[in-house]
Amino acid sequence: MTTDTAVVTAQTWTGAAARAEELHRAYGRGGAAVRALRGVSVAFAPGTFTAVMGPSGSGKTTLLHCLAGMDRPTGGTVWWGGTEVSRLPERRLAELRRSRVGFVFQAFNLMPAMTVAQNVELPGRLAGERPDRARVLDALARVGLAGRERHRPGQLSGGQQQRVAIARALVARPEVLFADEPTGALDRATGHDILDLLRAGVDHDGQTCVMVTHDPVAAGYADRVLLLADGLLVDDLVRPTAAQVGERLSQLGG
Ligand SMILES: Nc1ncnc2c1ncn2[C@@H]1O[C@H](COP(=O)(O)OP(=O)(O)OP(=O)(O)O)[C@@H](O)[C@H]1O
Repeated sequence: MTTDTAVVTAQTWTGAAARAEELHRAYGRGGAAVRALRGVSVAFAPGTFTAVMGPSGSGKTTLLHCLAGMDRPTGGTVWWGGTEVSRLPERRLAELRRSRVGFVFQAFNLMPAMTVAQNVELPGRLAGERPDRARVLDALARVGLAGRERHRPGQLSGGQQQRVAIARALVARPEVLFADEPTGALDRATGHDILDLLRAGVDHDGQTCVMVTHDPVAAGYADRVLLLADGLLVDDLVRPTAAQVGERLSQLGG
């Protein structure tokens, strides 16, 4: 695990797993435009776990989507390692996205008619690849679901479904895993199991993880907490306590 504060918070470090420079995202045009991001610069060191917090509407999901190549910034740049991805043609971006980043959603987003293994294989299949069974089984074992590959999502608990979604996000061995409120649909204990799993990926496999959360306790699993307000990065805290995060959030009206 990275313990050097300067490395955890590096802003322009060229070795960053992902970074954004002067990111802007406006929805709509003219006077009615919503400026969701208003110039956010941030870098994520490899093998670190970052929580993104802030009041509702502060731009957290927009930042995550822009960083993960799921939304296009209207200004600024996004880098995955040494590759600038914000201006790539859609097809090339989709190819790179599949191999270099993983994404986990609050609502799991699994296909109910498919088995667990088919869900994990799906991104590869959509890209025209033959499924690598060994890799799929390895990804499921890593999330604690060995032996469940023939089950359907409806036969699993919420926590197990989120584990399938994490296996799907990790099967291509991406450099960065993005998670948007991954515990938001789970009870507290199950949520903590998922956070333990994300933390273990960072500590044991050197995974880089960036997670949006509203929960200061969940943010306590991260090495670093970014705070957004009104489309701007307003704080960058290294290993704050849940109480410090809660206090800062309430100052921001979150
Ligand atoms: N597709 C869109 N079209 C128009 N406005 C949008 C769109 N997506 C987001 N916004 C606006 O951009 C701003 C930031 O939204 P975003 O979802 O990033 O915030 P958030 O911090 O993730 O909020 P929450 O905590 O409520 O999920 C909000 O004002 C939102 O209404």
